[in-house]
Amino acid sequence: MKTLTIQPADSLRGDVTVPGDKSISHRAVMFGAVARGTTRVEGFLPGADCLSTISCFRRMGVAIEQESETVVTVHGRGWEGLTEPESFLDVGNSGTTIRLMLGILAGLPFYSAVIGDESIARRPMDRVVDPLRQMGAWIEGRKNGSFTPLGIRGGNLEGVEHVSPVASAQVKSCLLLAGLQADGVTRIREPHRSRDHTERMLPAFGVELTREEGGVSLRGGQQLSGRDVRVPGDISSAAFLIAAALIVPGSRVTIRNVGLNPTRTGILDTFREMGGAVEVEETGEWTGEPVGDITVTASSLRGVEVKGDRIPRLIDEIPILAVVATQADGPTVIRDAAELKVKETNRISVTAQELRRLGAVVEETPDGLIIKGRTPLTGDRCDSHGDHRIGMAAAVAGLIADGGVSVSRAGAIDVSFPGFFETLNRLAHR
Ligand SMILES: O=C(O)C1=C[C@@H](OP(=O)(O)O)[C@@H](O)[C@H](O)C1
Ligand SMILES: C=C(OP(=O)(O)O)C(=O)O
Repeated sequence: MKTLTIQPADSLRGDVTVPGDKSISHRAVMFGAVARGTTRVEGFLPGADCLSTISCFRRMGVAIEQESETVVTVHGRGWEGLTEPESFLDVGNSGTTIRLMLGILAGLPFYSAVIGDESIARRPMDRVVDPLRQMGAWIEGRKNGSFTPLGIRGGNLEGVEHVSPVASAQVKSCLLLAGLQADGVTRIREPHRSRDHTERMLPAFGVELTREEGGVSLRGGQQLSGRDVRVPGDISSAAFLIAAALIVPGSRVTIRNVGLNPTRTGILDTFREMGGAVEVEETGEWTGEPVGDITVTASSLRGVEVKGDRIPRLIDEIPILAVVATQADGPTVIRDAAELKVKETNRISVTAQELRRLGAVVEETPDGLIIKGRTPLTGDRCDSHGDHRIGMAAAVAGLIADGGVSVSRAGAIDVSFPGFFETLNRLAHR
């Protein structure tokens, strides 16, 4: 079990990049696997979650070469080229892998047994299992198929109209992937718009889809054609460095080539509303995704209320937002974020628990957090609970906590941001 210690910094200064976007890396490998022809992915995230995606598709007979850590070539075989895996498909810690992959498996005429780690075993799968069954897939599993381990046999799908009660890109993407293999039209509606990487990338692979008010639809029976994908830096990883630069006095940091998809930039809007000096320069578009450089200067901040359609636009950034909120004038209130309870951990209670160890005053509510502003943090031991984003949030708190913070189970950070500690320490002046 790895424990890493972060000592307070006088300032953060410099110019860095962050690893590739996790959502886009997963999709590039999966779409490449079911496409006809070759897909070369540049800027791939070599984090544990995306490596789980590669290993699952290799087990279904897809040849995937890793030229280097960040350059991956997928030799697609078309939908019909995937073969029955001889052993488990193990998704590790990755919710995106299991939910999107189930959408692919739902249309394929063979049996797969899908497992993951202890965290995955606690995360609800009925949100995809129920509509996939309605489309015609056979799925069984623990608690009537609501949790892993799951067994699935696909084939002969009918299109579906699905109104998702949660704004979830994993549900939407799963059903679009099943819908591509189904008879007729599949239509998905969601209460707020979730990240739209699937809607941007599928057309780049030759798929026709229609974006509609409140949702998206497509016709079944479409093939994908392989293509090259260039993956931007992950804004969810950049958020930890942006947060650190905002709260460590005297900091100025530039992060280059970060994905700026508007369904992901809620954290930038929120930091700006708090008074944060966050400048963005858009520099181009990579495979349909806007990309640019973000420059952050340490700022005096005020508390903010975050709710409604802002939540899906910063869902993975709420633990680090809570750390920043401890340094703002006035309270920060986060509502409508009950989804946080079913991430890698219950991020509402775990964020509150770990911040309280450092002296922060945090109240848990049924759908969010209330963080009392401007509280000096005192160093202590924190636990990632095996959740990458909790581990990184605790480490950033260490930059301003008297005596520093040691983070146990810090290995979890490799799920989305390999090299996180090295990057942070390169920026930190002490
Ligand atoms: O589709 C994706 O790549 C993701 C969607 C989000 O989950 P939900 O779809 O459960 O909201 C997000 O939290 C996750 O990190 C990645
Ligand atoms: C929730 C996350 O990922 P996933 O759902 O893919 O496990 C995350 O990266 O914060």
